[in-house]
Amino acid sequence: MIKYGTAEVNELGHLQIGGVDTMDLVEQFGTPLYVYDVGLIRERARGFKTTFENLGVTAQVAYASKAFSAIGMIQLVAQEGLSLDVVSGGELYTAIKAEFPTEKIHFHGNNKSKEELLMAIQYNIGCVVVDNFYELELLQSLCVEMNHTMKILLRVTPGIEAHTHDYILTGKEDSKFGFDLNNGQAEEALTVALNSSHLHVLGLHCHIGSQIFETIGFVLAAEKLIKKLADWKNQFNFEAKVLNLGGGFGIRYTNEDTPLEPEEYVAEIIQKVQTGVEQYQLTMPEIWIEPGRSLVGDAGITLYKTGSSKTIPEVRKYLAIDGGMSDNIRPALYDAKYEAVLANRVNDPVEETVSVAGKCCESGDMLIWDLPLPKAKEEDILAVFCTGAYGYSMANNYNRIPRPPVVFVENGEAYLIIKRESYEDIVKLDLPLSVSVKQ
Ligand SMILES: Cc1ncc(COP(=O)(O)O)c(C=O)c1O
Ligand SMILES: N[C@@H](CCCC[NH3+])C(=O)O
Repeated sequence: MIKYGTAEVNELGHLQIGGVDTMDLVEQFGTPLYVYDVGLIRERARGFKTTFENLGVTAQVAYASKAFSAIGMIQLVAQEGLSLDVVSGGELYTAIKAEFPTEKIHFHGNNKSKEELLMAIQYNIGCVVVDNFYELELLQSLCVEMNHTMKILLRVTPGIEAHTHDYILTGKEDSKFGFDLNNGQAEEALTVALNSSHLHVLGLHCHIGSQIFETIGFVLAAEKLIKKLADWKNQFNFEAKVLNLGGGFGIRYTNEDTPLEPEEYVAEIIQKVQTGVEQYQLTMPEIWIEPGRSLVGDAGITLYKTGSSKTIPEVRKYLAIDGGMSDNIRPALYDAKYEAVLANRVNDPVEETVSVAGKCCESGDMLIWDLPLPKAKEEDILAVFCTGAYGYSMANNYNRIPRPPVVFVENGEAYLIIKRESYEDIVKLDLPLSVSVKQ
């Protein structure tokens, strides 16, 4: 079994996380169950922060809460002294409920509504990452109305294609996000922003994609942005205080993935920025980054109970679990790959290859194809690794399946941070038919 954080096999042959036997978790909280290794999240957060500190660079490490947002999670982020990236009114509301320091919140999104921008103003958040001309005008007029000055970053698309799944490319030119860095749009946006009475431009933002394993994309992006800042110093006498290079640092889901340590990405980015700053004689900006997946991804494990199976001779054996695309849509959406073990008998020898099927009424609801496992019986516990990012946050109620709870484990203790949804929760927004149809 691959070693993630505090995950280990105990003397009973059970998977244990944060010093807690997963069989005890199953008994106490049921399945499916999302489990987070809090120690590993802390380690990752500190890794990013200390890299900046050790290199003497002023920085903000903002957790991209789209990866997993919940009040308990945001409170953990606050404990670790990170900033926070939110991308909707709902994520902002969660942060407010968690009493997260609002001056450390950055608000993203390519179509923020008037209500969302008003919320940002009302809570006096640290910065809005402006994505387009519509938002630039809307935010300026709302700030005038509310007599508020908002700090902003301009999100630009530097035209870089990161090597990752096509659906999660965001930094390339043909993207719905941001101002184009190469065709004059970014200059136009800067001009509008600099002439706005109630917007204060801190600098530039870009995000080149997600689940990236190489530093080259980040380095190229940093190079392009610094060059642009050098041009803007001459052209507009504008000096950026902040350079935000987004998130996207890759993690290991399977053997096919070869990520660097988070610190390595950061060190290379900083080096590139420092070189550019010296070359163009700029003031060193603060460096902001927005890791999501790399902070929580491998800290999450999902526990499922095995149920029915179907063998098609000479073809394959399907083994069904009590969850699926409703709690992890990534295999169906991105063809994402995962590894898994039987958590109740990790050391048992591998006896067969099974394909793990979800329980949704959808042939594409397959969690893992061709997984080597001991012969699974009914009610074995399957632990799927690395489900901490974009698992719960993309969970849904397809087939009206309630969303599983989330438990945090640390130092031998386990506690719920999100309760299991009930059938009552599922119908709570439904209203009865009020008009009788005459036949
Ligand atoms: C603007 C922005 N910042 C940060 C992130 C976080 O990315 P990741 O979870 O890959 O670190 C994303 C998602 O890709 C994003 O769109
Ligand atoms: N949700 C995606 C990543 C999208 C990142 C958001 N910009 C995933 O599961 O990998």
